[in-house]
Amino acid sequence: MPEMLELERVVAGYGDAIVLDHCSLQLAEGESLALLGRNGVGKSTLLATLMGHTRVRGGTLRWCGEDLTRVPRHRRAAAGLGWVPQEREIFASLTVEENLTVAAVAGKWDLRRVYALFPRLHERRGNWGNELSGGEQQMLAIARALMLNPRLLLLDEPLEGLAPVIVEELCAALDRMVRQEGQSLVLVEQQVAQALALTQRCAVLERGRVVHSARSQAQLQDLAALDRWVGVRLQADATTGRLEKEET
Ligand SMILES: Nc1ncnc2c1ncn2[C@@H]1O[C@H](COP(=O)(O)OP(=O)(O)OP(=O)(O)O)[C@@H](O)[C@H]1O
Repeated sequence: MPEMLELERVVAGYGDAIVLDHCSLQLAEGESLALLGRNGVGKSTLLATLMGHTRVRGGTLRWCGEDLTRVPRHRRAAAGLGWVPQEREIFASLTVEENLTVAAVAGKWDLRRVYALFPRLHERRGNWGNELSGGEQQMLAIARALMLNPRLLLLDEPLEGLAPVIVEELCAALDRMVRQEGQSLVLVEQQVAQALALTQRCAVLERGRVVHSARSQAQLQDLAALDRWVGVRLQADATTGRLEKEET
């Protein structure tokens, strides 16, 4: 069976600037992958490349065995790629429910299922988009992407700027989405402990290419290597045992 997603020595960037530099990566259906790395190494650019928003100059991108570069940008969502960029971009003048249904595609993910995943959105279903908190907007952006029934969901820093209690709620939903519902996922996230806890595998990007990959659980056991690869020091909280960023 071919991999669902396969990048082979992909070179891509913006105009003349090269950001992804011989980047190789594979993902099978049902897998979840955390894409880690320091600032500016090309994580968001990799997602943007999958959605056709960069200039691909070399290498091969295959999606379900087909050459992805031949799929026009406007057809990538229909081809099964769902993208939640950092900006979220929900419709402020539509209600939560209208946001969810305006472009929905029939499939496993429907209103009932996304409301079960995000009960808070069900409570707020009659509110306008611009009446939501940052965390609720992020939940809505993810739920709306799910309503397009993507085979693969691409999330770009979904936890950024959210209060710890909301991060916890969102992570619980993402965990259910991945483990119970089997949603395939690529997660770009600076909150490394959460990203590893949510995924099966991780890949570290450095200067536009994958330089390390591992099982996420195994990576969580090797915090020294994690610090070397992504420059994040984690330590277990004395009371809860939970991994937190070490303050320096
Ligand atoms: N739309 C764009 N046009 C031109 N250059 C861009 C664009 N987006 C990103 N870049 C450049 O590409 C490089 C990689 O950026 P990218 O956002 O992919 O990194 P990242 O690993 O996601 O970093 P961060 O964690 O800081 O978001 C950076 O040098 C950035 O300035």
